[in-house]
Amino acid sequence: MTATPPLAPEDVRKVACIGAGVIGGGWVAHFLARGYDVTAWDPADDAEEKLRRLVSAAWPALEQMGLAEGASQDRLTVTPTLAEAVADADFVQESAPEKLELKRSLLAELTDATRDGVIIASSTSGYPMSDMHSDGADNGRLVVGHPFNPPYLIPLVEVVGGEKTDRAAVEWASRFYDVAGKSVITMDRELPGFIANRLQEALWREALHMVANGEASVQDIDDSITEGPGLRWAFMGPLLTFALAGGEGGMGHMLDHFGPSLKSPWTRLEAPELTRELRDAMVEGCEAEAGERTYADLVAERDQGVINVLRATGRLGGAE
Ligand SMILES: NC(=O)C1=CN([C@@H]2O[C@H](COP(=O)(O)OP(=O)(O)OC[C@H]3O[C@@H](n4cnc5c(N)ncnc54)[C@H](O)[C@@H]3O)[C@@H](O)[C@H]2O)C=CC1
Ligand SMILES: C[N+](C)(C)CC(=O)CC(=O)[O-]
Repeated sequence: MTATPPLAPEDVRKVACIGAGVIGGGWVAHFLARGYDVTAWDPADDAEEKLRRLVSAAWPALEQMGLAEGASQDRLTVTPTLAEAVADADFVQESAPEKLELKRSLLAELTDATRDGVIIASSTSGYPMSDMHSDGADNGRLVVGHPFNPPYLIPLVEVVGGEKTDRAAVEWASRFYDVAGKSVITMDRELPGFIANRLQEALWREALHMVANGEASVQDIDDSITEGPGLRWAFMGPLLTFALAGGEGGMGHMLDHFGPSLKSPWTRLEAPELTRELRDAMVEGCEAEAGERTYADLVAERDQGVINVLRATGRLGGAE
């Protein structure tokens, strides 16, 4: 079926968030801060309490970023059923657990429970949309809208459709996210992991190999990024920064000079076995790195760090 959303992206007022954990809750905070009415549904017994706690912890950061006119935490309604959450929604963001079968049946249920044409986006971290389509669902209006944690601060969202998604639905979703204050990359084809997670996964695999082999500690690996390339990546991507590594000769000289080293055995991109030992080493390393800081302390530290970077790089007003 052709997706014909009832409203233009600019006219959306009501957003429904299905699944209200780390990411669903982050989306709720983002949409509230942008002045939308938000309904949320999550089957967990303590979901509402956790969600309201997440939103109120995020609010100081959102106030610093600048709230939209009329934005208020009071515009959040947590409903007892999925059907009530989405009945009047102009847009739906699904953020349920990363389990393929669950996503497939939930997305199909959402196409039944929403008004005709309403666009439904999945926050999936890596499933191609085509794998989440199902027989009998109104697949034309299902898209991936992959956010980054926390969605209320990190601007990027990757948008891509599947084989049965209407191109118009992808375009509508991209425009909607843009209006809602996100920075959008619209992909014209499916790629497992999309763009950013494909890159992050390469880094992640190498880090796991180094921890598994006792070659570097969790702390050293994190410092190697925050004290090194991470400082550049906040404002200039890894490719352009590497072009500068070629001096005035740019990427051409960089490739002629360092290209052959790509064949050297620096990487072991095959994923390591996630053994209990490796799991424990990662957990212990992160706990040691966190020290006395609680989860809430780390969230506040991260949020302030992102705001500082956005401000320092002129993306929040104020700094050049
Ligand atoms: N955690 C992260 O850094 C990121 C996660 N994502 C994606 O966001 C989605 C959600 O992940 P998280 O928020 O991290 O997980 P989470 O575990 O924090 O939250 C999942 C929530 O879904 C709820 N839930 C369980 N069954 C459900 C159902 N049938 N329908 C609706 N909700 C249900 C749970 O009660 C829980 O509150 C996943 O698809 C994940 O890949 C995307 C970007 C980043
Ligand atoms: C860990 N993760 C793969 C779920 C992360 C993401 O999908 C994006 C992010 O926030 O880095």
